[in-house]
Amino acid sequence: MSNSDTGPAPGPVLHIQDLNHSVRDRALFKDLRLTVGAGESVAITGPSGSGKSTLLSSILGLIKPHGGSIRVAGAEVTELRGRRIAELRSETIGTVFQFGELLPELSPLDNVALAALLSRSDRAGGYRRAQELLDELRVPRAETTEELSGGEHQRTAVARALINSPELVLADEPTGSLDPDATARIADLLFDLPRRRRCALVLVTHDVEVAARADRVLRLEAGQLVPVRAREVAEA
Ligand SMILES: Nc1ncnc2c1ncn2[C@@H]1O[C@H](COP(=O)(O)OP(=O)(O)OP(=O)(O)O)[C@@H](O)[C@H]1O
Repeated sequence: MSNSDTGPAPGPVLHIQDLNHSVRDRALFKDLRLTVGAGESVAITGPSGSGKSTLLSSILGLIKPHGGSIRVAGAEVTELRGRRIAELRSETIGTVFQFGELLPELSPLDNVALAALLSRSDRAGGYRRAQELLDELRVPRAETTEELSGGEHQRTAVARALINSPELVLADEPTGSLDPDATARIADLLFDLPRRRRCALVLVTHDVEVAARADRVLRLEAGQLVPVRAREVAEA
């Protein structure tokens, strides 16, 4: 769990061991393993229905896998309950999904500041940091997020993911609803995060050009994460 008093926990940010999970008698994960360190990016590809989103949900503690261990910043996600898993999600993990999952009737500023306030930040400090992040990510001021372009919307989602300085950022098809220009800009932004903020990034995508920008590309097949070589990414 994030701990601003003592700094990040030693060891990998994400450490998954022997993960097993089945859906409707189909094994999605078979002794799956994954280790991601601070400052590292990993792209996960794989056929539709192979379990990529389920893997992210498991890391977030939204799904309880049938077996195995998932440690985020040293905390065993599979054993956390109630308030403790909510705290881990809000303080240690930032998420960016395909449609940003913002509250459409709120302004970009309110959307981002809300994530800080839910993590017990003081109101003035939360709003100040939210505006700084939105300025840094060049999101224009707006009454509601419905007024934003697709790219601006996703940059707001990235700002919201970053507001609590997470150690781990999970992105699920973050460019899936964007045109090629906006895709390239959001990919720039996301792959810059591990370098600039020393967080770990795990990004699920079908876009081979986006995936190829990660430090490592892994393909979820037959229940395990298999390394993909650079040439295979380009040819996929
Ligand atoms: N809540 C659920 N109840 C039952 N089955 C589910 C549930 N969520 C997902 N599944 C099934 O689990 C399998 C994996 O789904 P998941 O969404 O993780 O795949 P994915 O690799 O992310 O697919 P895509 O690339 O299409 O998004 C699918 O067969 C799906 O139908």
